[in-house]
Amino acid sequence: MKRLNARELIEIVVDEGSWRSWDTEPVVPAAGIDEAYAADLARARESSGVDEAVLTGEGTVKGRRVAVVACEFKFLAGSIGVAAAERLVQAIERATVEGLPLLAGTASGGTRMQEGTTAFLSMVKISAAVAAHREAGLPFLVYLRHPTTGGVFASWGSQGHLTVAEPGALIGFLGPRVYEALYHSSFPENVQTGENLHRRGLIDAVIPPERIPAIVDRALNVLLGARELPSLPVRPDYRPVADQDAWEAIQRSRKAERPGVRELLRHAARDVLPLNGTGQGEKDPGLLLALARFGDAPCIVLGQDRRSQARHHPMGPAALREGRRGMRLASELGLPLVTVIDTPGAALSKEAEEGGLAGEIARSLSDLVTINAPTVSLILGEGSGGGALALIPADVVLSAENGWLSPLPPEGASAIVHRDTDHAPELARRQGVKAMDLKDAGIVDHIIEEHPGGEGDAADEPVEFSRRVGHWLEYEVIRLMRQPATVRYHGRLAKYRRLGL
Ligand SMILES: CC(C)(COP(=O)(O)OP(=O)(O)OC[C@H]1O[C@@H](n2cnc3c(N)ncnc32)[C@H](O)[C@@H]1OP(=O)(O)O)[C@@H](O)C(=O)NCCC(=O)NCCSC(=O)CC(=O)O
Repeated sequence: MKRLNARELIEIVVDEGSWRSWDTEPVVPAAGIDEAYAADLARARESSGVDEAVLTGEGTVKGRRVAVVACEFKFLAGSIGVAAAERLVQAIERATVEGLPLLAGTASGGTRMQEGTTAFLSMVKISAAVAAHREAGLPFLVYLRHPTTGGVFASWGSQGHLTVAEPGALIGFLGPRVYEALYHSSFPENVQTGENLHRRGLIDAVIPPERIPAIVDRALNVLLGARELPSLPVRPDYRPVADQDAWEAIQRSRKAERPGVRELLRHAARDVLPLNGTGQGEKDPGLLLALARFGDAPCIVLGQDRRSQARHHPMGPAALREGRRGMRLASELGLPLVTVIDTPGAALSKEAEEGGLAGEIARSLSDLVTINAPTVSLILGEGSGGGALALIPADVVLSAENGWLSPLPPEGASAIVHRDTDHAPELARRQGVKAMDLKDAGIVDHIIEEHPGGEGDAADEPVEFSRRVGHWLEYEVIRLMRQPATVRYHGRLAKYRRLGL
């Protein structure tokens, strides 16, 4: 496969004719440049056609201004010495000052060997500059290219809000050449690849360069969404729903054909961009983490995926760690967070216990209730146990008409009280689990009708129902975005402090 050099990559990513280089003459390291290194540099310039191992500048992607930093592998393997680091840091700092999202394309042998430890330590200032950029609420998107190794992978290559890799790219901490020389055997195959990192929940996707502009556009439509306040849409029609039997609602919520978070995104959202895993080596298909917009409302969606839980296994602690990745993203970028509750319960297993399920629920609760971002939670179907509770705390809680929330499945409650599961319907009625009871208790703010005017439920009108829910989400998210952050924050804490009193 032909690999693009840095300029070719930039040409593919930015709009035609929009590129403006920010590069100036490379600095000379204080330690100086000896003859041998000077000859290496001269050869590298000659063979690569560029003056250092990174190029920086700005352009537009689908009309939106962005800053770009990209490694040129042909220049001493894209290795980072003092001059390359200085160029990178200056570009990152300029992007921060100018409020530009930053795109990075890596391809590197890591620290420049000719410059040794000083070059090695320059990864610190690059990481610091990226951290400051993120702290300013600005997106940082990373494209890991072939090959990305060493200190580049271990600093700015791993600091993205969103990270994707080039197909077939070698991406690893220690380069295979070094491993072979040190350990006299070759590194196991198919480990240091973008595809494997994706399987392991370390990166979000593997995509070819041609798709980068579309992905960047979609990501930035959401990630920059909090910077412009959308106008408030018309409030959805609200018709009070009739009270109904709790056990009936539970049975309806369990119908196989009931729409879940995937249908909600398909029918009611745009710019949907799924993220993959925790970014730290775990993934759990029971939870879907995505960037999306409902109408004009940008948000991070954390949704319990009913079909994945049924097909694979119940949600474990990794799902909640993935959820907390979404929470961090929301609070860092000031983006609204929408959580979707639809779970028959979290995993009950050795692995879940040893993976810290209870602790993850606790951390999820405390992160969510104190998060500095507008939050809406939606009880879409089943809401069973701590796995459901972990995603509930929010400024506004919506429930589908047949949504419910209970400390554990009603069958479990029956087992505790009656030592059998036969009393589940009775327990469900007594425990106040159904939407109307949740509203009366102040846990739910609005109930969203299912199959208005008919006998059926959401399963009988998946598209219309999803759109109705999407309309409510858009309205509530934008309403919350328009409130001062302190009003939201204190209101949320006060609501839960008052509960039950
Ligand atoms: C990146 C690679 C997989 C690329 O392999 P390829 O076969 O495509 O290319 P190659 O090895 O021929 O490299 C191309 C040219 O770049 C040079 N080259 C490679 N890496 C370099 C580096 N870091 N500094 C200076 N020059 C470097 C090679 O000597 C070669 O020069 P010529 O053409 O003249 O022969 C391999 O080079 C590799 O394994 N490099 C080591 C990666 C690594 O472990 N880095 C850690 C560094 S320490 C670090 O970064 C700090 C940390 O780990 O935290």
